[in-house]
Amino acid sequence: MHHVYSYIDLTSVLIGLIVFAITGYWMCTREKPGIPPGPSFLPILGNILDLGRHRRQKHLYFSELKEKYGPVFRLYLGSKLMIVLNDVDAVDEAFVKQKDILSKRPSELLWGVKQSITDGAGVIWANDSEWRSHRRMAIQTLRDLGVGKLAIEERIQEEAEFLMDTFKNNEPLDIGEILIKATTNIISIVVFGSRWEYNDPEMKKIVGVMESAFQSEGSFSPIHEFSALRFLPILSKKFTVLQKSIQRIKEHVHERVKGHEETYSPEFIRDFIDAVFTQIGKNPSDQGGLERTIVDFFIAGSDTTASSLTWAFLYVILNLDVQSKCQKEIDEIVGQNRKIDMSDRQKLPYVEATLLEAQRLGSIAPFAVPHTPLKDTMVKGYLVPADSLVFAHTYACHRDPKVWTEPLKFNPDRFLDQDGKLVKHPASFMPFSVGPRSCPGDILAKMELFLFFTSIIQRYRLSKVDENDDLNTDGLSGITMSPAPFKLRANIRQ
Ligand code: HEM
Repeated sequence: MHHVYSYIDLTSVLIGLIVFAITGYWMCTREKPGIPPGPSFLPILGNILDLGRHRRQKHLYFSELKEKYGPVFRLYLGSKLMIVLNDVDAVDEAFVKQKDILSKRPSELLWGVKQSITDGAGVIWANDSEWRSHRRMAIQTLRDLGVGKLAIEERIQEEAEFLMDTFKNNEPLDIGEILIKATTNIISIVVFGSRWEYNDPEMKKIVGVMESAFQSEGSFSPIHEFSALRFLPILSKKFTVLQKSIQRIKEHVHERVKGHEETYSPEFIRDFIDAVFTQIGKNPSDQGGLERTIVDFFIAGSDTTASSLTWAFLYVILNLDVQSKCQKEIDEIVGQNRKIDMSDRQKLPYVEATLLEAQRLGSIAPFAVPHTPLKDTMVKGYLVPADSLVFAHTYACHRDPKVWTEPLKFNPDRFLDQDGKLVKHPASFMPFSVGPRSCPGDILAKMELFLFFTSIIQRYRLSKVDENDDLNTDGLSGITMSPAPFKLRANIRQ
């Protein structure tokens, strides 16, 4: 008898385990009806392994998924639902038409982000009234300060000179490495009123943080779902170094704001900090908001602009005819000796079209920054539940064959009419994203792209280091997407 009971017990335990496993699997893989289609996924892990496998090629992986599943698809980061919008209609329906529902950031859903904003957020990761007031302060102050006007323009022209001072005629040059220093300096000039020498240790530290942060997986990192991963030796060192470096930037910003408090004079506004003091008073009650907004400017404004320029230089060494046409246009309108300024921009449509085309193919923010809906909603007939992460796949929008003829071809002419005048670009061109969360630094960024690009090609003819170099334009995606590192030669034009 005793033996029979043990047998039954064992059978019940086994059956129990199987039922438990099947129920567990079913619960994990069960999806609400109406969710967009997407690839199969594992319980608990979701698509983390797929994302990991395509770590720096996510834009290509997502494009494959778009081919298979259409303009809206889903993935899982562990148990978190991620919805990817792949064409202009989907992005517009979500971020513009439903802006009241879809302008929120999923800061609470991403462990790493939650950690970094425990003492309040700036603009990028803020929500509700905190976001509104910091964003308003940022935009208003950039405007008051003269972004888009002469003062900043002159500083960018000066920075272009410092940048070109590092060029050695005809020597191989890592242009990306110099550009990030130049664009970091522009943010520093805007917010602190001063720049760093390119070999200043403080600058090296800040640039180092930018580079490692932007090559990281950002919102796709498994750490947001499994925070214990940070204790893995391989990740913990990286994580601690990054945390410490960001802390160092925060402290630096704090010191600079304190310094400004002592020297501020309402008659002489030197920079963003002074302009904010004028707007909301010295010692503003939301001092933390000002400091974190400055940190956000460094994070959002330096690598993005440098990567966009790096793509433009890569494309003009791969398309020497385009470079020649830009130089011809500059020679005719400005000549080789006068400094180019913003008033020349309208008169240089081919140059402008070249920069637009580099932004289109470069797609430096391939997935923009995630949004989350305030409540369950629908996009293109699919359910987008509250608590999902929503991405605008700008890389796919920029290569959509329904919008762009021969989308993979670098062809500035697509932005020009028969008379060589700029045409209004299709809505599917969205390097700065769309809707209330779109980039508030776009005017500054466009000034930098124009002035750095034109100043350099006005003076230098750029080319591959070796004619046979097979330079790759696939791109490496992290938070932003940059070309694989490459060198070029800069020869002074005769
Ligand atoms: C070519 C350079 C740049 C590109 C391509 C770019 C692109 C973007 C994109 C795609 C977003 C996300 C929008 C969304 O969530 O839908 C964004 C947000 C942001 N950008 Fe830029 N950006 C650039 C330069 C700058 C500069 C120079 C600044 C600073 C002065 C800046 C400040 C910001 C801030 C603060 C946000 C967060 C906005 C918010 O959450 O309300 N960006 N940018």
